[in-house]
Amino acid sequence: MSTTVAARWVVLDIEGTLTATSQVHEVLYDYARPRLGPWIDAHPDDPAVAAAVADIIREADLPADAGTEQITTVLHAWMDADRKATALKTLQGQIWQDGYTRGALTTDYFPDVVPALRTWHDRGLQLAVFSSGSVTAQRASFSHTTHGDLRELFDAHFDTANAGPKREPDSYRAITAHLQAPPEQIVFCSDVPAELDAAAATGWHTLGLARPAEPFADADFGDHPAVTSFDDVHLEATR
Ligand SMILES: CSCCC(=O)C(=O)COP(=O)(O)O
Ligand SMILES: [Mg+2]
Repeated sequence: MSTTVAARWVVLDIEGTLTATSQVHEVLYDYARPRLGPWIDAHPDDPAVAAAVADIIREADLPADAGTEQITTVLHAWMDADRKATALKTLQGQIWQDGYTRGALTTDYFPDVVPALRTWHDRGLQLAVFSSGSVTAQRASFSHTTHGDLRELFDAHFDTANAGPKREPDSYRAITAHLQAPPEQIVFCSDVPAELDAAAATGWHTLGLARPAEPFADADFGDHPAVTSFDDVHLEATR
C-alpha cells in the first residue's frame, strides 16, 4: 500500500524504522555490553554517570553501596530483556558516542531511508527523532553513517529523558509542545504499533513500518497506515 500525508514535522523512530533491529541489538548492544563496567569506573566524577548509577541502584533495588559488578549484572540483564531504561540509555549513549568518535561504529540504514529523508528535507518538511536511544546516542549515530554525517537533516531530538516513554501519550504531548505545531501537522513513523497508538491518541498522523524480516513485520497495525518501505510513502510539506 502507498500512503500520502501532508505535514510540517516528520518524527522518526530509529530501531526497526531507519535501521535494522540487528544494528541496535547486535552491533550497538554488543559494543556497549563489555564496556559498561569499565565506563562507570572510568567516569566517577561525571554527573550524568553518577545520576545513572543512582537510578539503577534505586530501580533495581540494589544496596546503596552496590559495586560496579552488581550494577553491571543488572545492566546486562536489562539489555538481554531490551529494557529501555533511561539510565541504561544514558550510559550506552556515552559509550556509543565514544565508539563513533573513535571510528569503531558506523550506522547503516535500510536502503530507502536516506533518499527519503533527503527528499522530505528538501521539500521543506522538518525532521525530528524520537527514540529510546538517548539524544547523545542519536546525534552520534547520525554523525557517522554509511552516507556520511546526516546531522544537518534533523531539527529536533527526543528521548525517554526529555519526552518520556514511547508508549505513553503524554510523551507525544510534550513533543507537540516543544515543536510548537498543531498535532495534525506531525506524522510519526515507527515499527511498533503501541508507539503509534500513543501518538495517534495525541492527534498525530501515524505511519507503521512493517519491514520484512523485522520483529514487527507481521504485526497488526490496526487503523495505522502501514508500509514496508519509505519508497511507498509520499510526504508533502504543509504551508
Ligand atoms: C542510535 S540510537 C540507539 C538506539 C537504541 O538504543 C534503542 O533502544 C532504539 O530504540 P527505538 O526507540 O529507536 O526503537
Ligand atoms: Mg522501533
